[in-house]
Amino acid sequence: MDEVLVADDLRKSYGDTEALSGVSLSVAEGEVFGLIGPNGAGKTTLVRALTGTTTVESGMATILGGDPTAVNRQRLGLLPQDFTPAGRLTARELVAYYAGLYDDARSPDAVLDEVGLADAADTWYENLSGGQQRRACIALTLVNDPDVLFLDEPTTGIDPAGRRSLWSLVESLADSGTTVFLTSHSMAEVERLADRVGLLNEGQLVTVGRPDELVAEYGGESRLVVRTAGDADLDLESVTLAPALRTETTEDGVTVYGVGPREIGDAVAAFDEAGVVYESLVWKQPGLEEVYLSLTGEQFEAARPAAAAAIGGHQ
Ligand SMILES: Nc1ncnc2c1ncn2[C@@H]1O[C@H](COP(=O)(O)OP(=O)(O)OP(=O)(O)O)[C@@H](O)[C@H]1O
Repeated sequence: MDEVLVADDLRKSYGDTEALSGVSLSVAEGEVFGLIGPNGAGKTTLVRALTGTTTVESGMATILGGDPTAVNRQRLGLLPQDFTPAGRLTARELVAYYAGLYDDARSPDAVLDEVGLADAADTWYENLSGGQQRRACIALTLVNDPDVLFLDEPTTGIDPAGRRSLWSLVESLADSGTTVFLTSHSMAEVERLADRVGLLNEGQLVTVGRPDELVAEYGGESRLVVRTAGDADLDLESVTLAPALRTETTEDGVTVYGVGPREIGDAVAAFDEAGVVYESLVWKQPGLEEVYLSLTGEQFEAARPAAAAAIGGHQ
C-alpha cells in the first residue's frame, strides 16, 4: 500500500521549546491514523509540518509522495482545532463559497446532508449551535472530496448521537480510500476510528500501534472498582480474594486489579461475605485511556490512590 504521509526525523523548535524532537511515522493510503498526546505535545506542529504550513529545522516530510509545500491543495482537507468562518453566511452559502475555491467540488447540499445539516442549510453560521457549527466546518473540509483529510478535534461540542454519525462518516470516507489523520483528546473517538495510534509526548512519538496492541501492551489489567464512600473502616483483611489479585486502596474505596471477566462474581462475593458496604461496583477493561495515562505519566485526580496495599489475597 502506498505511503501517503511520511515524517522522517522531524525537528522543530520555537525558541527554547522543542515542539518536535525527531518524529518519524508513515501513514498508508486509506488508513485512519490517530494522534494523541497532552496539550503542548507537538501535535499541531506535526500536522503543520505534514501540510507544509510550517518549516522544520531538520528531517523530511512528504505528503502524497511530494514536498508538503508543493502538494496540490485540491487533494487535501484540513479541519483546524479553532476555525471560525464568516458568521453571516448560511451553512449552504458557506459550503458553496468553499466549493467555489476548487476546480472540482461536490454539491453543497450533498455535503451538508452528509454531516447532518440539511435542515439547517439556510441558517446563518452564527446562529447554528456549537455542535452544528462544528459540523459545518467539517462540511467545508469535505467539499473538495479530499484524498487526505486532517481532522483536529473534529467532534468537540457535538452531541453523542451526532458524534457517532460523524464517526460513521469518517469510517466510510476511509473505506472509500481517503487517508485520515485524526488528532483528538477523545480516547473513545480514537479507539473507535483509528487503525493505528501514535502517542506524542514532549515532541517525541512515544509509541505507535494498533489500538488493541497498545492496550494489550500498556493498558494494564482489568479491574474491579469498589466504591465504599463512608465506610472508613473498610477491613481488606477480611475480604478473601483470589491470591493472584492485587488491591489498591483509594480515597473512596478499593480497586482490585487482575479481575478477569470470569472472576467478577467471586470477587464481588468476597466483598459481600466480608460484609463490606459498597455504593457501587464497576468492572473496567483497560482501553486507550489507560495506555495514554500510563505512557504520559498523567493521572486523573480521582484515580490517585490514597494508599496502596498489595495484599495478594489471603493465604
Ligand atoms: N507559533 C508558536 N510560537 C511559539 N511556540 C509555539 C508555537 N506553536 C507552538 N508552540 C509551542 O510548541 C509546543 C507544541 O505546541 P503544539 O501546538 O504543537 O502542541 P499540541 O500538541 O497541538 O497542543 P494542544 O493539544 O494543546 O493543541 C508548545 O509548547 C507550544 O507552546
